[in-house]
Amino acid sequence: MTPQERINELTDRLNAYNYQYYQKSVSEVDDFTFDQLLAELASLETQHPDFRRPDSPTARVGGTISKEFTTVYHRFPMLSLGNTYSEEDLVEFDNRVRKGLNGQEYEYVCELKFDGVALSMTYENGVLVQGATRGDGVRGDDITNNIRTIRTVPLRVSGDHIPPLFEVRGEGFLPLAEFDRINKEREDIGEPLLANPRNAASGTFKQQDSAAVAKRRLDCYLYSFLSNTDEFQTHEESLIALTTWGFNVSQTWRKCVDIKEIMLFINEWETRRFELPLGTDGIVIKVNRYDQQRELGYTAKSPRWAIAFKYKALAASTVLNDIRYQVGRTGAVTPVALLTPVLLAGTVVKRASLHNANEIERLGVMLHDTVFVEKGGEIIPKITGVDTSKRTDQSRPISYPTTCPACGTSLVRRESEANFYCPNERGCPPQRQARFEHFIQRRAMNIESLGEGKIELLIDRGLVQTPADLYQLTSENLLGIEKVFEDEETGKRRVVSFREKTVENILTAIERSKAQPFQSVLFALGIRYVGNTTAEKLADYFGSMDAIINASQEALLAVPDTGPRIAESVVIWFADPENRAYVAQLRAAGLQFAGEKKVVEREGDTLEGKTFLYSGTFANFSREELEARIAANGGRVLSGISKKLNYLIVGENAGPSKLEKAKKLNVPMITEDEFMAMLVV
Ligand SMILES: NC(=O)c1ccc[n+]([C@@H]2O[C@H](COP(=O)([O-])OP(=O)(O)OC[C@H]3O[C@@H](n4cnc5c(N)ncnc54)[C@H](O)[C@@H]3O)[C@@H](O)[C@H]2O)c1
Ligand SMILES: [Zn+2]
Repeated sequence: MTPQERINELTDRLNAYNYQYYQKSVSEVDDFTFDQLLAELASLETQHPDFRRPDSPTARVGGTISKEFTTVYHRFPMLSLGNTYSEEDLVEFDNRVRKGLNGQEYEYVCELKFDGVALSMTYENGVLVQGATRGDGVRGDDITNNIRTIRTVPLRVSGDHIPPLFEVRGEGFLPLAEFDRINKEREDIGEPLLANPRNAASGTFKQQDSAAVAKRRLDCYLYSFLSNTDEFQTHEESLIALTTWGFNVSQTWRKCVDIKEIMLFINEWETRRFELPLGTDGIVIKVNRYDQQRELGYTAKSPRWAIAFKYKALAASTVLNDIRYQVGRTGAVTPVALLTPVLLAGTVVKRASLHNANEIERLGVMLHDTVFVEKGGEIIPKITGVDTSKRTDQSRPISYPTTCPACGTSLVRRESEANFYCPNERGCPPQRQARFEHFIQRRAMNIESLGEGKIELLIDRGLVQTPADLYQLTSENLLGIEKVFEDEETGKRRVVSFREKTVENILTAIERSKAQPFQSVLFALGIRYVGNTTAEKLADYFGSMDAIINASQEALLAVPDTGPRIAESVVIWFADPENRAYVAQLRAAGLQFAGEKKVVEREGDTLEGKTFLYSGTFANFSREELEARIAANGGRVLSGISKKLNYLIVGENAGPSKLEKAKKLNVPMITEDEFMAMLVV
């Protein structure tokens, strides 16, 4: 391949990776590989500047804007950071800084490099007025509503010396615990799992529905302050001020005077970073004084006064002794590698994830092989490769089981899924156990006092077959039963026993669960793809279990956000006679099978495309009724007066300021009677 061909190939490939990464929130290669390819391209371009393409990723910020959001221009460009993986490069960076500053004294601030999505927030008179993505560095997407869902981003700040207009920047991220919670929930209802916290955060910020965004508890650490006035002399001062103004600044930063101190910081955080609540992939080193930052300036892509030192994913090598196959709630069988214990990032690793059969094949791994284990942003380490040079005649091929390790049923592979499943949903012990755990969780029937081995014990004693049997339990059944559990790994014993107080608590919780709202009951059934949100939407739309049982696939498709996959799953579930019997048993137990129907039936379309706002009180409607009638006839209620508003409905005692504003903007004002006349065709 000629250098020109290689330049072309790398340019195309890296642009394609960037597109996947920034637009689709998918990593097609790991970051280290990406960075190596980019460095290769940069060096080829230096040797052969004539072949450098105008769309080269070496000179541009990787992202772009998307059509779904309003485009906003950044007051100050939002750039990338140069990066390095070695101490030598850092020394070189420091030399460049020293030269650039012509013998002035200087110092650095080191921060963790948070692995999420760059965000920019603009405040006017202390109020958050705009939140945007980095986009291509010059323009980004206006995602203000999504950013407003982050609880730690203040909507308003007050305090001394807050400039009237300023911008803060930070990294929006999904905390690891939240990432785990979401994936548990997705596993619970049979949704594919999110790949990693950074891509999950990026995908979440791009959603259109900010209510859905709010359900994922995103967070944001701030790391920079920008304004046109000289508020601060140094980056350090601004970090301190941001903290006192109530912004969320990670207190992990440190001032360092030279490379030696920087290296201490880097080495300290190489393992400590795993104690943090989010994924990090390195350290950012910034020149502290703003005047010196200005003096050093920028390249087209990044500041010359800062650099990112990236950690190579921490790896260790150890022996794969055995594989245990775990059966999850949905019956998915996942292989877990049992390893000779090895120290990695400060913790002893004994197990690693192997994902599925494809992964085992891809790695070509055999039993008793020496393997590489890595810890990335995720909590469970994974096997990333095999050291074939250490392969001995002890190595044995891995034969993936064809029957369920828990119940012996033949495994099946569903179309387009990488996992094998045990289809014995009701009889397979872990699946049955998981079905109970799903049923008792807080957002379902909320009988969490049954956790920690108690269900196992009830199943073990034959007291319950399905969760519906819980409603038949009496204190006579329960009092005095006990079981000793032994932890396979530690050998520790734990006794679960039903004493008087425990029994009383459990029975009260079971009784109380009968008052759980209909949507929780629907969620508790554990229908594939019917998570909490879907259950709520179905409950609101249909209002009762019977309406859902009798709903056709087409009827289900009319529910907001319900696609064919969910509709089909619901129909199949309710068609099953055993499920019907189960539902009947729950009905007999007295659970809530109906709720308030919150979706108005369409009355007509005379208000189609028109927007309304109202003020005051009305003779014929309550506020709720008025809003319902507007929606039922195709209109929309806006939250405030603007030029976009079509009508202001004026009632008794309407607010004078609203009337005045409507007058100023020439918004037509109508009476209650005029509104009612509009409803008649
Ligand atoms: N795997 C893939 O397919 C793929 C594709 C594209 C990019 N990438 C990765 O993304 C990198 C390029 O992304 P980039 O341009 O955003 O550069 P970057 O992520 O290396 O560095 C810039 C970003 O760091 C973030 N950051 C985190 N903590 C910070 C702090 N304390 N101070 C300042 N900034 C901080 C900011 O969001 C900033 O925009 C690549 O080097 C690669 O590792 C991977
Ligand atoms: Zn099974």
